[in-house]
Amino acid sequence: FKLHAHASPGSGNITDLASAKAKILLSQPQAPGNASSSGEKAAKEAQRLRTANDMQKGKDQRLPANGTQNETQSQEGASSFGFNVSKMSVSEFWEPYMWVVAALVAVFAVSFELCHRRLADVDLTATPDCGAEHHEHQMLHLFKGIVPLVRPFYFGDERHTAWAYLAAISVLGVIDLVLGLIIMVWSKEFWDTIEKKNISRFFPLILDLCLLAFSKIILSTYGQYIGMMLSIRWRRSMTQWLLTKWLKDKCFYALQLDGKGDVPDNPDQRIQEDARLFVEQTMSLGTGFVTAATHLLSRLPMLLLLSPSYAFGWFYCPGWLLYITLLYSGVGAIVAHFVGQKLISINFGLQKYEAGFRYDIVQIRDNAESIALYGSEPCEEQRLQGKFAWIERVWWMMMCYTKRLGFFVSFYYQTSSIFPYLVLAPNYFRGQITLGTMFMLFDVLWAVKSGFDWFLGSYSELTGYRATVDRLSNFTQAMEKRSGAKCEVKRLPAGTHKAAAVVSGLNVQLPAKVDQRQLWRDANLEVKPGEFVLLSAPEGTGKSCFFRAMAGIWPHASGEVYLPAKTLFLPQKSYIPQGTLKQAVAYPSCATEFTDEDVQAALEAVRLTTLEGRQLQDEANWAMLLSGGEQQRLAIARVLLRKPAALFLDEATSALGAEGALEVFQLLRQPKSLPEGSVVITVSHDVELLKPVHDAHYTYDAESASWKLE
Ligand SMILES: Nc1ncnc2c1ncn2[C@@H]1O[C@H](COP(=O)(O)OP(=O)(O)OP(=O)(O)O)[C@@H](O)[C@H]1O
Repeated sequence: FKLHAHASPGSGNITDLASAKAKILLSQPQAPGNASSSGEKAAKEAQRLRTANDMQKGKDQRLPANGTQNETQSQEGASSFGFNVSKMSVSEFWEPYMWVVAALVAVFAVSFELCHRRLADVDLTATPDCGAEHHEHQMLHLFKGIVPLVRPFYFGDERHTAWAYLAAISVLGVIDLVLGLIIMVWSKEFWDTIEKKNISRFFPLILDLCLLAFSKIILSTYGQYIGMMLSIRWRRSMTQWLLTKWLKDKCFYALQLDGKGDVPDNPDQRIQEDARLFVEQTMSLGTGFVTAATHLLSRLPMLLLLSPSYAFGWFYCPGWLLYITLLYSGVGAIVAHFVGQKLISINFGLQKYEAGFRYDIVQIRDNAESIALYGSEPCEEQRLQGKFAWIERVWWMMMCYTKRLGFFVSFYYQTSSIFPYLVLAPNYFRGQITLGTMFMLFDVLWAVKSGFDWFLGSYSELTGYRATVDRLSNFTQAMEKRSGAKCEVKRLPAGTHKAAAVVSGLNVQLPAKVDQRQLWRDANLEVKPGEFVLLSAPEGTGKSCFFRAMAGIWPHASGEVYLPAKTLFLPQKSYIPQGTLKQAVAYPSCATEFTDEDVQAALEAVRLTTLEGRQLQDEANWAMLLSGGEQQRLAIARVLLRKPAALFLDEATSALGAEGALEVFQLLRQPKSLPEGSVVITVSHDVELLKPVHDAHYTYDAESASWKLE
């Protein structure tokens, strides 16, 4: 029963405490004449228990039947196997074998260490790259970066809700703590009652325990439930915060452009998994820390009050028990950090490889058709297995370091269990403390030490937490850096030019990390109202980058651009979200912005015959369902709905046949299709076909790296 954990040291079991107490009393020698009063008391207690024991034995002999029969039989049974358990002693029976057992264990450990890596079935000589991203290692920096991640929820718009939940959990925690203290007092009275055979007090005490247990059950269940409520609110707030940052100022695109080196990978994993892990781990570690701290604080005064004045019964040092506990736990924590700190980067690397592996699987799903047509399944399987092998390697690294940490933590806890006995035994044997005080001190010492040991006990979890905090911190910092770095292409305000669209002195480079090449140098372009302009250049010259720079999403560009407010850029392959047909056509606006009639009319105008008979509310993966040409027709339907004043088409009719492409331009030239004076700027390799349906044609001048009017 968990309640008993508060009542006894070490084992957390009331019966252990009683039996230990009885054993110590029985093993006491007769108190010498000059023994202290506590020694005499103990001797008397032992004598009383001995008598009770003898009486019980006599009773057993007189009454072999009834209740004691089974006990007698079981004792006989134990003897019949040649063992008399009650007479077994470590020195007589086990000591000779302990050396053998220890030697066998050592042989097992050495042989296991020598050969276990062969079972890995993967090449462990290759060292995994745990990422160039920054992650904290130093002990003092273990909690760095947590506050900026916690702040948006606890000090943002939802702060009242956040603190209300925290307050509720804290109140329940305090009540639980008080109940724990009451149970400590209860257990003392209970065992005194048992000892005095006070039957009249026994049942009221049992009733008290039932009431205490009832309160604890209710409080702990609701405490957990409110914790889960807080967890989902916090996660929602954090996800919202990360999504807003990521989508703001086209950050998601800018981060992808610099997709090399220390740029955070897999934003999907950071927003979904890392945010969830951060909330869960913060709550679990935070609860553990607060519990340890409150138990520590509640027991600390008792430790100082009960602590004997003489350290080890030898020299005067008030409060020495506290110092020695602090020293012991402090040394343990520092050693644990040095043994296990490598786990931080290993956890970091593992999360990185897991995310990469998942992304590769998603890529197969996204490119299912190509892979199926190529028949490249064996290649994909090999690639994925290769990726998984890296996960295995990092996992093996983690196993090795977890084993090292495990050795130390086991050693620490094994020695910890005898720590209270070792430090208090001298005082007890010198008669400076009574047995009762010693048992109470065990309890208090155990609680205080558990508080100090929170760091060491949670170290393994902390290394995973550190990796999560680093991944999220790097992600948020990278987003903040990107949103601060503005595109240097200046967008001129409305009314600056008589022309409908103007590009002046545009310079476009490739990212410095990738390539130093300058794609456009002082490029100019002027489009008069109502004009249709065709741009053509050999592939790879940078036409798409030119459009990106005009749209203000290419960060490595400078110059001036004048564009109407209502501008639409159509790439060769438009994104079609999964969902209703109406949403697919209305995109990038919301479906509710247009009437069904308007959407239907736009679909009819672009002659998407495949969709005839389909309801606008039908849901499907339209990108899979429609051919490349049909997808381009759907994109033109979007143009008819949005009616932009400037339309940029980057090979947006390339998948249509010659007839289809001409049909689209005829449609765009119709008076109702676009607002009056609208301009269309087309990038295409189909110069001969599209020249007649455009008013001007520009080609690429390789010498000046700019446009030249044909
Ligand atoms: N995100 C990027 N990072 C690095 N280099 C890029 C990036 N995007 C494009 N490039 C490079 O910039 C150059 C121009 O690319 P762009 O797509 O603008 O060419 P394009 O003229 O539109 O080609 P095409 O006619 O084949 O569509 C190419 O050499 C390409 O490799």
